[in-house]
Parts: sequence; structure tokens; C-alpha cells
Amino acid sequence: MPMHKEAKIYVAGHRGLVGSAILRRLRAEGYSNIVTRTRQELDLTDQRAVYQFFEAERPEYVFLAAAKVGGILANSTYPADFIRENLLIQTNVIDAAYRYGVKKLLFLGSSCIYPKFAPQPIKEEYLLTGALEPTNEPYAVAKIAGIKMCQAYNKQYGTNFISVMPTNLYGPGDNFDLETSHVLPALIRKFHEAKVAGAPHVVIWGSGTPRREFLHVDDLANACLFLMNNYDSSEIINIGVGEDLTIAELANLIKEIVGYQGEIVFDTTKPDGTPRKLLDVSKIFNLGWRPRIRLEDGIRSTYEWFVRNYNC
Ligand SMILES: NC(=O)C1=CN([C@@H]2O[C@H](COP(=O)(O)OP(=O)(O)OC[C@H]3O[C@@H](n4cnc5c(N)ncnc54)[C@H](OP(=O)(O)O)[C@@H]3O)[C@@H](O)[C@H]2O)C=CC1
Ligand SMILES: C[C@H]1O[C@H](OP(=O)(O)OP(=O)(O)OC[C@H]2O[C@@H](n3cnc4c(=O)[nH]c(N)nc43)[C@H](O)[C@@H]2O)[C@@H](O)[C@@H](O)C1=O
Repeated sequence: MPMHKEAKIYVAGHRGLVGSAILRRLRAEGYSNIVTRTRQELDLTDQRAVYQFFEAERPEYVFLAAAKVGGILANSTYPADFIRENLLIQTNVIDAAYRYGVKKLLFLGSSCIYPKFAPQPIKEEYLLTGALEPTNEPYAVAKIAGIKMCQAYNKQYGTNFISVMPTNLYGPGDNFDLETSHVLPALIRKFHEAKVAGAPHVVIWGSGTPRREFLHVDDLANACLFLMNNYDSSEIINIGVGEDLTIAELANLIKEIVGYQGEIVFDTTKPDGTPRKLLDVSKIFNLGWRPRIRLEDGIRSTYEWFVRNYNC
């Protein structure tokens, strides 16, 4: 059953890339009873605080978009933080959702849960059929635990917790820190700063040959609301666009959009990560959902957002 417009909805992680987009979308669609807490107000790794919050607020629906998130370097530098914080946050929120009678919860997984060498495009059924990519294995193991926890609670307690697997995301509100960000915001920043400084070249990590798929976060938010209102299965479901490109192609596209004239240099001492990560999106497409924002348009608007918000 779809959420009614006055339903009490908790968006966990509402200041992040995904949570802020879900909040925008909920407000745009007229949902008026939305609960949020900053990390300062509610640390989701603190079980007691999470139970107290659910007991006091009694949300009917939960979008679980709070997590420890980062790009390839952050994941490989802080594996302990990635597994610990994600296990704690998701365990606390999923368990509290069960204990305090949440009608439906949407858990955000990630495409990195699939085997490193999964056949392409990646179908949902490939989960746990092979070894994971080492640069983000602890994060992926935490996400897989979250999926299994939702499924186990549905089976044992009859809850309605769904798990969605988005591909790589980007958009307004992304993390542009060069040490911890994902590739797309990192390249926007690198090309912009090189243009402003008149630098002769921009360094791209790895060989440029890995392929990635990119989904604008406003499309992702749209998909999350669509699934919250139309999907009631324990089976995981992919969210993507169904097309990918190489990191070198992405770099050239961003270079052109930013208007940078210099060279691109590849630093092959940095990891490539998974060689290819293209999701099979036939399941969500068959339900009637489609992304709307073309990659080039999405990068252009995200670049404009970056320039406005980073004061450069
Ligand atoms: N970005 C991507 O490319 C992809 C993301 N996803 C998934 O989407 C979800 C959201 O990711 P994204 O929006 O990119 O991440 P962000 O880092 O942008 O946002 C994460 C949010 O979680 C909050 N948070 C983190 N730790 C805690 C804590 N201990 N207590 C309370 N709040 C906390 C952060 O709060 P604060 O702002 O205070 O730090 C922030 O609002 C994650 O589950 C991620 O795995 C899936 C696929 C791709
Ligand atoms: C969403 C997903 O995101 C991560 O996996 P990833 O897709 O490998 O992440 P990424 O965006 O950081 O890199 C993609 C590719 O791009 C190359 N690359 C080039 N130059 C830069 C660069 O400047 N920064 C970054 N970060 N990467 C660069 C980089 O070497 C790699 O080949 C995991 O957190 C994983 O857990 C997860 O869920």
C-alpha cells in the first residue's frame, strides 16, 4: 500500500547525498510529516539512543540512507570504520524498526555487494556467487549483512523491509573531498581547479579502463519513493540506468563540460577496483520505473552546483 501524505516518515541520513535527495522528493510529492535528526542529535551507532528515538517518534516508514560512505581510497584506507559503523547503524535502525512497529523500511545497499568478476550486466541473483572486490570488501560485507537482516526479519517477524541496490551515484550535495570522494565529484573538482589555476595536466587514478555506471541522485530518490510505494518483496532490486562508460571516457566528458584545455595523466599506482560494474535493471524497468536525467545533463548541473556551493 502506498504511503499516505500525512504518514510519519523518518529519513535517516537526511543531510547526505541520498538522504537530502529523498527529502527533496518527499516534500515535492506533498509528504508533510517527515522526521529527521542530524548525527549530532542522534548517533545511529548508539543503540540505546536509537531505541529511545523510535520509542518517542514512532515513525511509520523509514528510509535508511545513513551510512559510512566513500570512494575507493577511503574504503581501502579505513576498512575497520567502514565495516564497524555500517554494521552498527543498520543493525540498530533495522532492529528498532521491527521493535517499534515500522510499517515499511527501505535499506540502501550498493552495487559493490556483487562479486568482483560477476557476469555483466549484473542480475540480482548473482549476489554471493563469487569473491568480492578487495578494496571495498568490509563495506560490502556490512551491506550484505544488512540485506540478510532485512530478509531474516521479514521471514521471522513478518516485517516489510526492502533492500535496493543503487549503482554509483552523483549529484548536488555530493562529497567533493579529493581523499574520500567517489570518482565523479573528484573529477569535477580536479578539472575545475586545474582550469582556474591554469595547470598543464590533471591526474586520474588507475588505468582509466574500469567501466562504471552513473545514476543521478534525483533519479535514485524518485526510484526509492516508487519502490517504497510499489514494491513489497524481500528480494533485492537493482537501481541504475543500464549503460556504462570507462573512467577515461568519463574524464573526457567532465573535462569538456568544465572547459579544461590541458592533458589527462593516469596514475597507475592507484587502484582500479572492480573492472566493470553495470547493473541489470530489467527488474525495476519491468515495474515501470525509468531514470530521466542524461549523464551529460546531470554532470552539467552538478558542476554548476559545485561552483555555486564551493565558492570558486
Ligand atoms: N554515493 C554513492 O555513490 C552510493 C551510495 N549508496 C548508498 O546510499 C546510502 C547513502 O549514501 P550517501 O548519501 O552517498 O552518503 P553520504 O556520506 O552523503 O551521507 C551519509 C549520511 O549518513 C549520516 N551518518 C553517517 N554516520 C552516522 C551516524 N553514526 N549517525 C547518524 N548519521 C550518520 C551522515 O551524517 P552527517 O552528514 O552528519 O555526516 C550523512 O547524512 C548509503 O547506504 C550508501 O551505501 C549506494 C550506492 C552508491
Ligand atoms: C559506489 C561505490 O564506490 C566505490 O567503488 P568504486 O566504484 O571503485 O569507486 P570510486 O568512485 O572511488 O572509483 C571508481 C573508479 O574511478 C577511478 N578514479 C580515477 N580518478 C579518481 C579520483 O580522483 N577519485 C576517485 N575516488 N576515483 C578515481 C578509481 O581508481 C576507480 O577505478 C566503493 O566505495 C564502493 O564501496 C561503492 O559502493
